[in-house]
Amino acid sequence: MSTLRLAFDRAGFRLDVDLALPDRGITVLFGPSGCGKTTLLRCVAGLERARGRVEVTDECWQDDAAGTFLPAWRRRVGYVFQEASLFPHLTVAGNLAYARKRAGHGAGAIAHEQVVELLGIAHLLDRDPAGLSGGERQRVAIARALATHPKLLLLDEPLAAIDPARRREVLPWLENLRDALGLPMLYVTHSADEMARLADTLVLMEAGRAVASGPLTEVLARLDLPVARDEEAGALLEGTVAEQDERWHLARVDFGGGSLWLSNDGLPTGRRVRVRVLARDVSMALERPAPGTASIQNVLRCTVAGVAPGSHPSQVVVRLDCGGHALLARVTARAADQLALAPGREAWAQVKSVGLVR
Ligand SMILES: Nc1ncnc2c1ncn2[C@@H]1O[C@H](COP(=O)(O)OP(=O)(O)OP(=O)(O)O)[C@@H](O)[C@H]1O
Repeated sequence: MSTLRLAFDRAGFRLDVDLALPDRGITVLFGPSGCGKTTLLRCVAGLERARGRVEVTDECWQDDAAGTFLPAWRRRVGYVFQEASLFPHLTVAGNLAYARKRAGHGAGAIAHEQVVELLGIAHLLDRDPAGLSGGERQRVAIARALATHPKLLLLDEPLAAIDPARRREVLPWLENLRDALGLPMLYVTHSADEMARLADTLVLMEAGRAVASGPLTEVLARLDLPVARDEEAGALLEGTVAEQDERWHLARVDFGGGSLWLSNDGLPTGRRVRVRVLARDVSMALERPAPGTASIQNVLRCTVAGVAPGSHPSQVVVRLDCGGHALLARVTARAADQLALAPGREAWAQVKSVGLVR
């Protein structure tokens, strides 16, 4: 576990967070502009003098109670910004060598070859930064941050300056890193797509505070948060491709609480996938439609776990428990009343559409 207990004041703004984050995986910081995401990263890196305590895996970087405050240069943190600031007079290899030299050869260094391979930049090593595409530049910037053998990687909207059409190309490289290195990453983004695809842990921030934090699937399915009333509200499910229907170009994903069919563009059987089910694509029924009587292909047995107001008085958002997995459904308040949807009620969720996240 890492502990980030930080308070920081500047004119008109106060950051006040107390987070316990897992040592593995990607923690996404998500929230509106100005809520303090960058400030939080800067405090963790020691670039701002916040009050509190920062403990990253087994290292204590700050503990006011003990009078400990490691300056930024002594914190083993890799920082990747929106715009990669590579040295223009050095090649890609030169940039990486410079970072390695500055970091020295401490314990836990990630091998240069491994970083180059994980980010797919071997063919770029002799190039000058000026000739790289935005995505390539960011991959090099991440490699450079890793060359300092950090305990924690901070990424502040690393894809925001890349042409939107090409952002998705960088995501698999980030997933490679997450899976291969087990290095904790704190990742700031405004993009719901990036969040859904990358986050293991989600921290929702608002006005300097963390209003929710926890495993991504749990936070997204909470009814007490504004995200549940968002137009794009929905649950994420992780499962395994279990069957292909080649005739109809569909794949079946089993997720423990049941299975869902989705459009198949070549997903191999056995692949672990993450799918998104938007609340607006889920309707409710008290009985299972007889086979061949409804167009909906995905029908799941579930129990109502909670009901909360929607974004309009005519609507409610229903949280469903589906074999221990959460789903959200957005239905009219009248339908919820007619079906007596209340905690404990057994029902069927009819899922109109399932989106593949990864
Ligand atoms: N150098 C600075 N001087 C004064 N105020 C600042 C400075 N940097 C940020 N702020 C203010 O501190 C608050 C938090 O800013 P911060 O950049 O941390 O938010 P953010 O969530 O990262 O925003 P964004 O998503 O737009 O990058 C905002 O009110 C911002 O205007």
